[in-house]
Order: sequence, then C-alpha cells, then structure tokens
Amino acid sequence: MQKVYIAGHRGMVGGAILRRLQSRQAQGEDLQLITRTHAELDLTDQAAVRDFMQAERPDVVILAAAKVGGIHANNTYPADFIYDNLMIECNVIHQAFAAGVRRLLQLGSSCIYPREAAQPMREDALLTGLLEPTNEPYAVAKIAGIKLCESYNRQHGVDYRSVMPTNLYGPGDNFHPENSHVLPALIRRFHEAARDGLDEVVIWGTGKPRREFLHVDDMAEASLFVLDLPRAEYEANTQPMLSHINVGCGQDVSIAELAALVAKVTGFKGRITQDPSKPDGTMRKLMDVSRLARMGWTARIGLEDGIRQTYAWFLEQPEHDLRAK
Ligand SMILES: NC(=O)C1=CN([C@@H]2O[C@H](COP(=O)(O)OP(=O)(O)OC[C@H]3O[C@@H](n4cnc5c(N)ncnc54)[C@H](OP(=O)(O)O)[C@@H]3O)[C@@H](O)[C@H]2O)C=CC1
Ligand SMILES: C[C@H]1O[C@H](OP(=O)(O)OP(=O)(O)OC[C@H]2O[C@@H](n3cnc4c(=O)[nH]c(N)nc43)[C@H](O)[C@@H]2O)[C@@H](O)[C@@H](O)C1=O
Repeated sequence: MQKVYIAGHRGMVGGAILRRLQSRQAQGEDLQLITRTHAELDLTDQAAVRDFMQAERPDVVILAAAKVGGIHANNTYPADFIYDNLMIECNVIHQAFAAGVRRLLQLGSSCIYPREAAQPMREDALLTGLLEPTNEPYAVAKIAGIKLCESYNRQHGVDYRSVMPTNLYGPGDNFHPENSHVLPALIRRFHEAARDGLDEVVIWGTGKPRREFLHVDDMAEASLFVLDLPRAEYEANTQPMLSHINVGCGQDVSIAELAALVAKVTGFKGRITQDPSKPDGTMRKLMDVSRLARMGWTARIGLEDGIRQTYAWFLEQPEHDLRAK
C-alpha cells in the first residue's frame, strides 16, 4: 500500500490528479489518498505542516497547492505570491523530508524562464536572464521550489521531482473576472456577452502575446507519468542541478486567436476589441517539450476540444462554484 498526500486537492490541478488516483484505486491499485483543505491545514504554517506530516507520514507527496493567479493578480498582490509560495514550498518539502518521505513531485510554472528566453524554451534556459516583471515574485518562488528539491536530493539522497507546466485550463479553474488566467476569464466574459446580447467584448493588452495552453487532464496524466517513472529513468533524463521537466503541448496561439476561438465556442458574434492599457506580459512562452516526449509522454487534448469541454463544464456549475465572486 502506498500512502499519497495530495496538497491542493481542491484546486484545478490537484483535483484532476485526485480524480485520476481515485480511478486507479477503483481499478484495484492499493493506494491510500490523504487530503486536507486549506481551512484544515494552512500550508504556510510551519508547525501545522510539521505536525500533519509527522502524524500521517505519507510515502509520496504531490505538491499542487500554491497561491495562483493570472497576470493582474500577480501584478497586484506580489507579496502574497512570493510569501505564500515560498512558505508552502519550504514547509511541505522540508517537513516531508523530516517525516521520511522519499518521493515528492512539485509543480512549478513556465514563468520560471527568462522573459527573452529563446523559443521554444528548454529546461536549460533556467537562470540565464531577467524574468518577466509582472510575475517575477511568483517565478522566484517557483525557482526556489526546484532548487529546494534538487538540494534535498543532493544532500539527503531523496527523490524529489519537479514539473513545469505551461498555462493550464479546464474544469475546476478559477473564473474570477480579474484574478483568473486568460482562458477562464475569456470563457466567462464571452459567455456573459453572448447571453446578454452585447455587441463588443474587450480583451486585455494588444492581443499579440502568444501562449501555450494545456488541458488539466493532460497535466494530471503527465504529473503521474513523471512521478511513476523509475528513479534511474528520471535521473538518466535530467541532471542533479537541472532536474525539472517542462510539460506542455508544444503549440501556441496569440491571445487574439484565442479570443476568436472562445467567441466561436460560446456563440458570441459581436466585435472583439483590445485594451492596451492592460499589460501584455511575456510576448511568447512556448515550452520545449522534447525532454518529456523522449521519456514517453505527449499531450492528447486539442485546444478547441478542450475549450468546448471546459465550457460545457462551466455551464453546469452554480455561480458560487466558479471562484468568480
Ligand atoms: N493554472 C495554471 O495555469 C498554472 C498552474 N501552475 C501550477 O500548478 C499548481 C496548481 O495550480 P492550480 O490548480 O491551477 O491552482 P488552484 O488555485 O486551482 O489550486 C491551488 C490550491 O492550493 C490551495 N492553497 C493555496 N494556498 C494554500 C495554503 N496556504 N494552504 C493550503 N492550501 C492552499 C488552494 O486552496 P484555496 O483555494 O482554499 O486557497 C487551492 O485548492 C500550482 O503550483 C501552480 O503554480 C503552473 C502553471 C500554470
Ligand atoms: C500561468 C501563468 O499565468 C500568468 O502569466 P500570463 O501567461 O501572462 O497570464 P494570463 O493568463 O493572466 O494572461 C495571458 C495573456 O492574456 C492577456 N489577456 C487578455 N484578456 C485577459 C483577461 O481577461 N484576463 C487575463 N488574465 N489575461 C488576459 C493578458 O494581458 C496576457 O497577455 C502568471 O500568473 C504567471 O505567473 C503564470 O505562471
């Protein structure tokens, strides 16, 4: 029996990972799944995390809890983004180690790479240049997460792994009108405009930045694929001080193209205009996913199909479940 703690199981990614593990359980895999809500266990509280890890002593930890948000939230609450994420990573990774956890997977983000990184961005672009200012505090915390794992591996011989997802979307996303990422924000805005018969939808920035979008079910599958790799295979494909693995689909679209796609899916027929007073952020961040492809995993869910499935899910949710208040 393996005892697996999923931190952040009520979030978009943690929820998708939990569903996959529950379906494995249902198929007979001998797993014990441990979860705590944010209200039950604040991961920024060192003593609470220590007590929890000592009491539960999981075999495996999946760290999918983080302070997460789009460009506006990152730019508006930089102290929350750096403090919460550093504290969560330090507490979960150190206290997991102290409780004897040998294997851990933590989730970073494609924003760890320099703003001007060569495209597509390879893992070895890390720490080669300046970061994008709109999310630098969050990115610094996410880089610290990678370095924490590598340092515990090097000093203590544990097996702590890192995956770096591109921009994610899907069921369970945050549809808040200001603090969310672009895809849920546009699904909500275009849906409401179509519903209310508006003739214009405004998108932030110039529409020219390009982003790569991965469906959360692909992300959950990739996370467990990386977690389940035999240690020798993980180590053969990474380096002790360059141990993270990019996760993406390998294709990007401009924000203007994305808006047109969301308009099509939601049935909005009016004009799409831009608000250039809002930040564009990084102009392009396309992942080089060849490391993960060599190891045997590639994405399956296409963008239009993924948006259609997410929109269908969105339509089924009561307003209060969309984190949109
Ligand atoms: N969404 C995206 O586009 C991307 C996400 N990632 C990474 O993937 C991971 C998962 O993100 P995602 O699922 O989208 O985010 P969500 O916001 O959907 O989920 C994060 C979860 O973490 C919990 N959490 C936050 N702070 C604490 C805390 N102090 N104590 C306990 N729990 C806490 C949240 O609970 P509550 O809501 O109650 O605060 C929430 O359930 C994160 O590491 C994120 O950085 C990386 C790239 C892109
Ligand atoms: C995952 C990733 O997410 C963030 O980085 P980002 O990719 O810049 O995030 P975003 O999804 O918010 O925006 C993408 C682009 O889209 C444009 N855009 C248009 N209209 C809306 C809109 O309505 N909302 C939002 N949020 N953006 C919009 C927006 O102006 C930008 O050009 C960081 O948290 C970072 O730390 C991180 O890891």
